[in-house]
Amino acid sequence: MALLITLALLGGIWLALYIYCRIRFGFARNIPEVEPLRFFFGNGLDFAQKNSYEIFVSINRVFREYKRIFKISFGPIKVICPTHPDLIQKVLCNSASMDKPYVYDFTRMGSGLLTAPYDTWKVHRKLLNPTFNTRILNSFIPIFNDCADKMIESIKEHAAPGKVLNILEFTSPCTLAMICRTSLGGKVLEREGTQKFVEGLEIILSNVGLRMFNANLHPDIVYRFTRFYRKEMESRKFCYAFTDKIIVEKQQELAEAKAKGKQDTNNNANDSGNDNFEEEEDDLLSYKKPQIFIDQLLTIPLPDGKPFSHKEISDHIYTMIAAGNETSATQAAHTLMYLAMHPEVQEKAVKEIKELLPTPESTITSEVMKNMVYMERIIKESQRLAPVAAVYGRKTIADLQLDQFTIPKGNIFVLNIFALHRRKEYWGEDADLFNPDRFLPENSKNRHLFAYLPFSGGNRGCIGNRYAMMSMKTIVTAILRNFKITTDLQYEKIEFKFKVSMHLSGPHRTFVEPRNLYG
Ligand code: HEM
Repeated sequence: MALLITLALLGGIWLALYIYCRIRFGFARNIPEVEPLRFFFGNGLDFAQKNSYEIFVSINRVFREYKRIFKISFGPIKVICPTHPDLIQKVLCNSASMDKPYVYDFTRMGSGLLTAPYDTWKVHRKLLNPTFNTRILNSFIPIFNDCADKMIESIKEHAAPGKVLNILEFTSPCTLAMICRTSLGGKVLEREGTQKFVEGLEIILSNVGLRMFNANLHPDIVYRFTRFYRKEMESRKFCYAFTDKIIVEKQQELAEAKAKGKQDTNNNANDSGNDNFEEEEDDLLSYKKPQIFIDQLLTIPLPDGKPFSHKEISDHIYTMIAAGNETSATQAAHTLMYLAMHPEVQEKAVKEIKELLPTPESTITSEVMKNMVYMERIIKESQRLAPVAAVYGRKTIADLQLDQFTIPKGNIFVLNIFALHRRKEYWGEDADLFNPDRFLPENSKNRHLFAYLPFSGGNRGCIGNRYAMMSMKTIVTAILRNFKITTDLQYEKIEFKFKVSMHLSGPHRTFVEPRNLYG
């Protein structure tokens, strides 16, 4: 009897849920649906219980099939997937779809730009846009060069004839140093506890990624009872203590500087720790010292005149580290891998490097950075074929019209950039081939602007896109200047998988051999 009552109850709940979802997602009834659709689970089972490589393959298969828009059903919940650049443009540019789906909350970076709810984001983004202006970015170039030099030293220490290096293991510490030094100050990675801080960041990011791509771990009530949660929280505790100390010290420095009546806090009030570089007095496009992000966060007033709160500052710092580190390191490693597979492109890049940096003493300046046009095309092509931010999402906060469908408030869009970047309609029959000259101005001019979105697009696109391009140019240039790189990976057999960003299934197997560029 008890069993019958339980079954009847469960059946009733299921029926109520089913009816609710039929009404709630009625707007999507005529949007094409991924087949096969399984009873109760929809397409969910096709994505659940799979490893990250299989999920990658499944997602790309369905995104290639539909030319404009389709829907995926996770149980009774429908997720909308626009595939045509016209519709993607509408999603990315309309304020009705400027919010982020719940999975972004797994990062716990509250008011950081990546995850902030629309109303907060709008205010903060406007205030933070100037912190990525050309002058400020140029002020980071000496830091980028210094970090790349240290990376080269490390590669030299580990390299040996015939030895395989995973080049990502070298680009990763380099971008982390870049992002930490430009956001927290030059001495941040010399502090006590640095090693644990770096390991903690890695654990946090990897667990967030694991949770995002594993629907079983989405409900808080499930995740909280896993070992991943415990490890993540331990790491967060340590990392926040590490950065909280820096924030408080910076606040104190600023208060002291103010008390002493120093007004020019941006340039002088505190020791950025990066001040051992030669001043570029005559370079009008550069500040004398790197304009460290935290110094700016402390001095920018909100519209009500108050400063950012401690929590907001922390969220913004972690957002920059999370959004800027792994992405740039992995994309630089993908670029190096493509160069290792295409020796003729590598030699052409080296020729450009030699022209722009004609002596062993030449260093990258803002002028050199601007003139690295071939290097830029190479990086862009690597971002097309292997975009690290391969899939991202949006949520509607008001109705949005896509073709004949009105998508109401509260619905989720998933955009698959990997699939978009390989569509033959926009990239030609050779879309799967590596060819940096696709990005020559004459070859790009008729291309749909929203067919290429490695940094997303619209107002909520990547704030660090130019920063990333500069840091990746510096890294790839430093490596090619010092080494000839090859690989035993085969282009046709490269496989990708999702972590937080899109990774190779295996290591970036690279052989390096000293290059005598100036001999
Ligand atoms: C190759 C490197 C990078 C790639 C491919 C990349 C890509 C992206 C993409 C696709 C988005 C939009 C994500 C979404 O809508 O869900 C984004 C947002 C963002 N990125 Fe990047 N990014 C890179 C490097 C950086 C760097 C170096 C920084 C900071 C220094 C940065 C900071 C941010 C921030 C703060 C956002 C959120 C922007 C907002 O919502 O207003 N990114 N990035």
